[in-house]
Amino acid sequence: MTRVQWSDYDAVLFDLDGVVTPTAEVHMAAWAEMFNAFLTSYDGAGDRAPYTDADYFAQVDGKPRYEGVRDFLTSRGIPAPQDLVVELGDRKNDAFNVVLERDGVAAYPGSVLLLDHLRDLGLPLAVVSSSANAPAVLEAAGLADRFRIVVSGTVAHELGLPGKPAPDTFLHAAQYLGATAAGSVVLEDAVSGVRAGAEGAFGLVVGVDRGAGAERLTEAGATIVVADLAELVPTGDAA
Ligand SMILES: O=P(O)(O)OC[C@H]1O[C@@H](O)[C@H](O)[C@@H](O)[C@@H]1O
Repeated sequence: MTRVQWSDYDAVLFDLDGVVTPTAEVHMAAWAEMFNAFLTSYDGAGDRAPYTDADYFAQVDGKPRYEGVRDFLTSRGIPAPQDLVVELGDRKNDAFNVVLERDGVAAYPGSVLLLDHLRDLGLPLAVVSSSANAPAVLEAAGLADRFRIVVSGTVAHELGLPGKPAPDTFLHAAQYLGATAAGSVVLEDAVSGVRAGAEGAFGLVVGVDRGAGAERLTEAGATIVVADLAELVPTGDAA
């Protein structure tokens, strides 16, 4: 039994990293490598304890790159001047791209099942990602032709749209697809992204638990939480 009646909706808006592709893990590893190298050599004010996955989920996950850097440093009481924020964010981006080029990307099989199902239904789809690397990740995964619009971190910056947890990037995608917020589904694995979906009053906000925790996603405003997008495909299709 599927948990979503897809014919009730006019558009579906996917976060990318951790929802369509397992690249949230690549981002996580790159952030950990960069922040721990920084904390080891840093001897100024603030809490210099090692950076952990808990820091990622609370401060960095789903947010635009430099906002993640700023929010993490601030959470530790470490001063965050813009030049340091940019330097650390760029270092993390280099680490991310090394892994992307070396290992490539294979989408989650359950996510591909859902994409196939939604294509059969003819629903227009968007990717709404804080990442400037979203187009490259989609290309690497062979899924670039599945989405009518990709609202990446770069697009948001160019249009002056505030990033998640603000709902503006999702609202922009829905409008582009000719749908209202109430008529659109948001799929998100990050607390910041689920907050954006709830804040924008989208018709359905699906939390995808890849480590943030079902409880935290529900608290942030997820209507339902799944562990894999295959759960959203009618059983006949997923079999
Ligand atoms: O640094 P990028 O590739 O522009 O990505 C920004 C953010 O994009 C989000 O999709 C990821 O969840 C974050 O981990 C990442 O930091």
